[in-house]
Amino acid sequence: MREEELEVAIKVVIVGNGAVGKSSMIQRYCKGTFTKDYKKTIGVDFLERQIELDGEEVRLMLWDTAGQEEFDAITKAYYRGAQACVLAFSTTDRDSFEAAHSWKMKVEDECGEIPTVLVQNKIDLLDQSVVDPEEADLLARALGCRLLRTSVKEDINVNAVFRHLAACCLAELRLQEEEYALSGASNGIPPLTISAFSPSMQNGKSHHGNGTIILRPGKQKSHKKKNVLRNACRIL
Ligand SMILES: Nc1nc2c(ncn2[C@@H]2O[C@H](COP(=O)(O)OP(=O)(O)OP(=O)(O)O)[C@@H](O)[C@H]2O)c(=O)[nH]1
Repeated sequence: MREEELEVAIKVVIVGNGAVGKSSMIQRYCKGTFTKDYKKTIGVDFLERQIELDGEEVRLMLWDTAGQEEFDAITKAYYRGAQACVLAFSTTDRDSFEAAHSWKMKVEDECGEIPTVLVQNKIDLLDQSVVDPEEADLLARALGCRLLRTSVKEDINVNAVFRHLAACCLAELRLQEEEYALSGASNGIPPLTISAFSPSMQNGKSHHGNGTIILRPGKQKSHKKKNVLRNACRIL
């Protein structure tokens, strides 16, 4: 397989309290649609979108997790292998803002520190806001991540959220590639990587599937790029 045929795939988890707009955000980003109906997510859901960034094809695999606590045990298992995170709260829901820190901890427990963006959604409802702008800025600083204010309804800043995360992951990947190159690519034996792959990838083909995580060994491709993959963006 040639280098130009390789693709960077990034697993992104979207977390935050119920009804902050996580499913809506993924639907908006992947399908360009918005509905004002609320249907709580049961467990997890999955959508994906391919984008081009810095001349690189990037596939974003977006895992929408339920915000309701009753699903905690299920959703945590799906955090594993995530390389980036959207931490969402709602402009009109104080509890969701106060819960952001604990959501970050839950993700960190499973994934370690990964590129994360704090998202204040529903800014079309600023007149009903229960969070001061300065408080949100402070929280972002305390959590060490960028704050983006979005309205999924009005399609404001949604693209920016995912482009920012993809850019962070690509930068990390390039750094690893450089380190790998500098290390002299020592023994020539690729490490075996066990990866949480997209549920839509089965038998090497893309299926829009049933939400099952497929665990399988990293592919043994005859290209050195595969060796840089650990807990960073994967090249499939
Ligand atoms: N006004 C406004 N409403 C929004 C926005 N984004 C989402 N909503 C509404 O908020 C409600 C909840 O949205 P969901 O996307 O289902 O929320 P969720 O975070 O996925 O909820 P769970 O599945 O329970 O975790 C729905 O009625 C959406 O239409 C927004 O930017 N502005």
